[in-house]
Amino acid sequence: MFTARHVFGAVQRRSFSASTRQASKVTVLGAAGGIGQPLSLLLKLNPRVSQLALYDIRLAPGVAADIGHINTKSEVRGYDPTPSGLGDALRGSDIVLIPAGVPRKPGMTRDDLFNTNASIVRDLAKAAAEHAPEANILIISNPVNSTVPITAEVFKARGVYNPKRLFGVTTLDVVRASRFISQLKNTDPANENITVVGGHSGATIVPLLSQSGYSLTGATLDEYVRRVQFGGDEVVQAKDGAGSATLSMAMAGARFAESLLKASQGQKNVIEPTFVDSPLYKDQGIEFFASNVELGPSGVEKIHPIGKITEYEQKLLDACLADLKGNIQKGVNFIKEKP
Ligand SMILES: NC(=O)c1ccc[n+]([C@@H]2O[C@H](COP(=O)([O-])OP(=O)(O)OC[C@H]3O[C@@H](n4cnc5c(N)ncnc54)[C@H](O)[C@@H]3O)[C@@H](O)[C@H]2O)c1
Ligand SMILES: O=C(O)C[C@H](O)C(=O)O
Repeated sequence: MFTARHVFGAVQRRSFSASTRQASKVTVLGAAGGIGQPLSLLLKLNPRVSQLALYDIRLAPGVAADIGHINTKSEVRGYDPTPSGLGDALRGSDIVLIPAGVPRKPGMTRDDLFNTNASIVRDLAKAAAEHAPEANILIISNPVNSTVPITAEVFKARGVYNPKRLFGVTTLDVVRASRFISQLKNTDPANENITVVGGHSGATIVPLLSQSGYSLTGATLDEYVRRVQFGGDEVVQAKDGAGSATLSMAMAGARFAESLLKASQGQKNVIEPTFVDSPLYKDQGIEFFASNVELGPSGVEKIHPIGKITEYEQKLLDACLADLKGNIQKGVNFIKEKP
């Protein structure tokens, strides 16, 4: 049987048994999509969630009716695709997850989604800035390297930007990096936690294997890094035109939301990799960067530095920074041109 126990693993299993929980409203924008539906399902299984608000331009009330029959305590509500429906879905929310937008088809890069998804994320960010300015905003819609800066600019324009509460969800890169190393080394992937930094597309995804004590070399290392950087393409090709990763992404998004809830409910040492407003490369004009981040009741508690890396990893990082700068600027320019 599929239960919260299977989804969240041993650590969370212990914390789930506590009898009291703070009320937490979680909103999913894009809840009827390939990611939105399984993500909403996993959130319904999470006892830390007390209210689940589902919004989409189609089918959200239907998904909510279905998920709402699951015998866990949280209240689930689906909202109509109207401005007031969106406002009601957002009002009072602690966490807003945004997987709204189109996915890739074979042959496309994530940046090819920019023209469609930039305006979808901009408009949802406007609504979030108005109705849930203090919520944690978790951006899943691609290209994450640009949609996160877009969201920041929207919040800044309305005077409600809090850099500690905006997150690009890069958890799937770490999930993949951990799974792929376990396949090479025949270890338990649940015990692997490979550091991945940078951004969320191709060369901007930088796994730092050396920090987990691994020293792959030659073609094995090249192939491993390539698989982590292009894991998304593996799924896009296998789905053959029907979309990109949805189920693994739902798991990764639910994991990140769970970590934020644990941290906001007082648990210490909750660390997740995420793409945030970061001081690490600001001197090079790079405002956002993914690295391990300690989460707390106010969102970002502490951004961990990169630490010691190998010469090989430094080269990957240099390539990442060059791409990332352009991706971020593209998002900022979009809001300047189409506020
Ligand atoms: N960050 C990551 O690691 C990661 C991983 C996988 C996918 N993604 C991205 O997530 C996005 C969604 O992927 P998917 O497979 O779920 O796509 P999908 O097409 O299956 O679902 C997207 C949903 O968004 C809804 N939507 C569109 N415009 C909307 C709006 N204005 N307001 C509310 N809802 C709206 C659609 O109706 C649809 O239900 C894509 O951009 C994809 O590239 C990111
Ligand atoms: O690859 C994609 O387009 C979706 C997502 O970003 C992923 O990493 O799976």
